[in-house]
Amino acid sequence: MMGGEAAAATANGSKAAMGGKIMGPTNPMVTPLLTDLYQYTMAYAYWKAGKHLDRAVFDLYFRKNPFGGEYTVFAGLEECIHFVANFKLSDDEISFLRSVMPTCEEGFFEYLKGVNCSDVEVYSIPEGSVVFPKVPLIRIEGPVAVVQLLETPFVNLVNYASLVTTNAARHRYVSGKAKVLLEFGLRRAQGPDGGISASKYCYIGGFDATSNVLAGKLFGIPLRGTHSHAFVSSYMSADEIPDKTLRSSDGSKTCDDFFNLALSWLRKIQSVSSFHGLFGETNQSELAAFTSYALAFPNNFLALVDTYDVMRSGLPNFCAVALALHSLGYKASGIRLDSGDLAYLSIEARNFFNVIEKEFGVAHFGKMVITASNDLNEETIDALNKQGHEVDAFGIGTYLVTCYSQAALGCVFKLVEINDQPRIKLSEDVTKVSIPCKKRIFRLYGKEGYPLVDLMTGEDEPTPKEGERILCRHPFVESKRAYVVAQRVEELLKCYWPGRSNEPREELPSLNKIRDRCIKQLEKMRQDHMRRLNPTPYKVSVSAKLYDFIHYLWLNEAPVGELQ
Ligand SMILES: Nc1ncnc2c1ncn2[C@@H]1O[C@H](COP(=O)(O)OP(=O)(O)OP(=O)(O)O)[C@@H](O)[C@H]1O
Ligand SMILES: O=P(O)(O)OC[C@H]1O[C@H](OP(=O)(O)OP(=O)(O)O)[C@H](O)[C@@H]1O
Ligand SMILES: O=C(O)c1cccnc1
Ligand SMILES: [Mg+2]
Repeated sequence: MMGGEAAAATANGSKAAMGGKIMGPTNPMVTPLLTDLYQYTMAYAYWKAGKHLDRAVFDLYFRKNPFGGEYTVFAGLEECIHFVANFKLSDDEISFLRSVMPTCEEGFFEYLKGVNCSDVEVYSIPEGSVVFPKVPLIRIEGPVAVVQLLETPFVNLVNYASLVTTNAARHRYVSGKAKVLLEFGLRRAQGPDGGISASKYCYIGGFDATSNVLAGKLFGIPLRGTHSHAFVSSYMSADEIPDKTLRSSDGSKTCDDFFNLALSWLRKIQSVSSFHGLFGETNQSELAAFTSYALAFPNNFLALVDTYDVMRSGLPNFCAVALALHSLGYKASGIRLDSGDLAYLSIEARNFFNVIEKEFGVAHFGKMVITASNDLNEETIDALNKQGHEVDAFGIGTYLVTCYSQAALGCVFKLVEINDQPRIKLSEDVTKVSIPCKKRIFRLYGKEGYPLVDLMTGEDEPTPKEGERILCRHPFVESKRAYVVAQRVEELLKCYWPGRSNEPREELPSLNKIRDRCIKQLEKMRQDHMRRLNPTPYKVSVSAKLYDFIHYLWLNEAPVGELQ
């Protein structure tokens, strides 16, 4: 489903980032028709009224952080820029539009033929940044008819991307820095695009690798995999292994029957006194499967140990094969647990490995990697942490990629200015009132280095200065305001698509740079904003001048009621 050009991208540097022609979006379905019909009917009505070239400014933002948290990670920008850079309707697409809009004049379709985004400006917060409600993530300026057509695809490209990146970041936060996080969600994702997007954005959010092979090819994300139940249960006996010979890792000797060697190690394990009563005879078909797999991957032996019984069969069988490998100079990698009490089983497995290390003098055997999977999510990982566990790596699928605990982020795209006239969208619900004007956004950092507040100002206001007392006001609640003395001021919106302006265009960073930004920014957040239970809201504010203007426009636009 992916474009050939996209296949050339790597996690370290996309073609676009290297300064060539900007490639198209990853998914070739992202075309000018991937929008809502009303964007085209609005475009027609603007055109009919001679208003289509009016210069409009729209903000893309969300209103509430997802997952009950107080932060969001912004993602999806690269795909938006790839879309804008290649926006052009084909003759075939125009014919289709003509067929679904039969009452529209031909002149409109002639106009559409010439439409591209050379006159559109896109300013954005860098992808991978930590962001907050109400703050424009992207500001798009251009001919109103064209920018309307961009609304739906932009919101589509940012919504899930930011949601799943945030979900991944939350899973990283609860797991801790030291754990390996593997994204296993492809089979459960919402279709192929959901799967590919999940792999890309979970990597940005701090996952280490994915099982999704196509994502590895498209984006250069590290690929990882373990071992399946089907492979284990497909074996009935060692007779199914045609060639049981294995050469030692240095090539100096050959073992003629590796299954027998594993069996002899199993006997030795059975005779370890501290294992007495723990297990008797293990499942021999499982031992056959492990042996067979070790013969295929002697340098990388990892086994799924829960097919029959972790403690009575999987673990001793794994250790028997691992010890046989070690006796031939190889080093086994570890196990995966996919059912049962993962805290208890991981601790028991670690004890088992430590006993083997001591009994047989095999260095580092106790450090065997324990991977856990099975419907994991933030809550289960938090529970495991509280109980204590010995898991080194988590494989997470369903809850991660489907964003099970919150289905959508709710990004919106609102008109804030047209022909230099600020516009506002009113609502009974104050959280839904839009913040008018073409704005600049600043992040103000305190003396401890943490971000304190995001400040929106009008475009023509002076840039807030470090060391100065800056009045920051809640956009809608009069009593909420504070003076902030910023140690550092960072302007957040940068020019990613300059249209006809002379502003230099920001380069699109590689996936690894986006990921680094995300990880570093999350590390720099104050911990009370990050905690899972009742986190402290981060302050989003407007300048005193913008506050006054919002409320002036609000009063101006809201009709005065009449009581009789
Ligand atoms: N120690 C633990 N504390 C809290 N939750 C756990 C713990 N160990 C496992 N879990 C979670 O409990 C759930 C167990 O699910 P379930 O009972 O369906 O699986 P199972 O019976 O262990 O395995 P399966 O049905 O796949 O054979 C999973 O979501 C898993 O992540
Ligand atoms: O549990 P998730 O977070 O979605 O992670 C991916 C799951 O996919 C695989 O098995 P699958 O679920 O297909 O079968 P199983 O549950 O019977 O093991 C794997 O064994 C994991 O359990
Ligand atoms: O490699 C694995 O163990 C894996 C990959 C995807 C889904 N479940 C497991
Ligand atoms: Mg499962």
